[in-house]
Amino acid sequence: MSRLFDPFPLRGLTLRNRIAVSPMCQYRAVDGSPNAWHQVHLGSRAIGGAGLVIAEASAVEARGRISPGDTGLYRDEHIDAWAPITRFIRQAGAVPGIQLAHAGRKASMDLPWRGGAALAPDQGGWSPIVAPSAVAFDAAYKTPRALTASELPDLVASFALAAQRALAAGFELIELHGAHGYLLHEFLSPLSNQRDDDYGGSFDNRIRLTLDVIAAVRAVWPERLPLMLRISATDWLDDGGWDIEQSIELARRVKHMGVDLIDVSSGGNLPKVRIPVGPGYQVPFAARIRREADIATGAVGMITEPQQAEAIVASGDADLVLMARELLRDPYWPYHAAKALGVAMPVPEPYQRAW
Ligand SMILES: NC(=O)C1=CN(Cc2ccccc2)CCC1
Repeated sequence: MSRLFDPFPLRGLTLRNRIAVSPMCQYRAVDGSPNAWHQVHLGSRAIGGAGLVIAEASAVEARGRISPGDTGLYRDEHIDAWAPITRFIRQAGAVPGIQLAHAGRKASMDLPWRGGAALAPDQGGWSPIVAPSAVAFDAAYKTPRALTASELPDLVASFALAAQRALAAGFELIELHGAHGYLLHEFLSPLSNQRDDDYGGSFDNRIRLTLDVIAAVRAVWPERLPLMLRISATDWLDDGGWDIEQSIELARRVKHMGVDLIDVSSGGNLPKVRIPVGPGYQVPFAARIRREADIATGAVGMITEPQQAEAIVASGDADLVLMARELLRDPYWPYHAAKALGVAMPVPEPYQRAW
């Protein structure tokens, strides 16, 4: 028997297996609208057998994009652009999800293959770049403007409005982006959050914005649809940064607020920290959160082999495995994994002759 190919009940949905396409920025959007690239990129991975296909980090406001190529749900016209994509994913048997994001102090950057440098407004970028505090990510990034407490309700409302657009676009799962050094993570971590108001200092104050966003999104997101939260479990700093203990406590808090699964990544908030990257290097964090906060978790990070993915789920380290680059290399990885694990997995009729 394979645990990786067990169905996964999540609120009113059932994922056909434990394999998820991790949100991966494509930098191919124009003014936030997805296009044929996203249709084929995401559609082919739905055909490829993943149970959940999560569309890339999509900005809840224009200035919250990482780059000019980011998708968004900050305008109503984005709804019609996403609709054929979610329909196709669902018709292919996968659940269509989307990651709602705000890049915070990492916004307004050039495309990675164009160097990824900070973009000035006259180079296609924008300003202001906003963050919890006026602290740049590093010397190559612009110094952001600290958001005032009075601006935060509108920011929280932008997440809720984007969630309503996501529903209208046909998405059935939302993941909130609280990782990788973007806005919510910037509020969580004392390295980037140096505020002295109710949103900075203590743990309770630093998680406040994330909890506000969760409450606002859950209030508009249907009861029967799942809500996930991606976090960076640690800033990888021995002391002083965000760490796994705080992540476990955050997971305990959000479990009672209608978050169904914690998607456990790491890093992104410190430019030069050494991260022990390797196969499944973040799985131990997902395992600790799953056991100590008693909430479903997703494991992500250098998961490439069928037996590796199977062991993560079978051992109870995580409920879901999210794959990124391996699924860029091979959209049909789930079929190969099913064969390797001796599982009979249905293949779309037009493709059956090949398998
Ligand atoms: N939208 C994202 O979350 C992105 C994550 N990246 C990898 C990454 C992993 C871990 C920490 C930082 C960046 C690349 C850029 C886009």
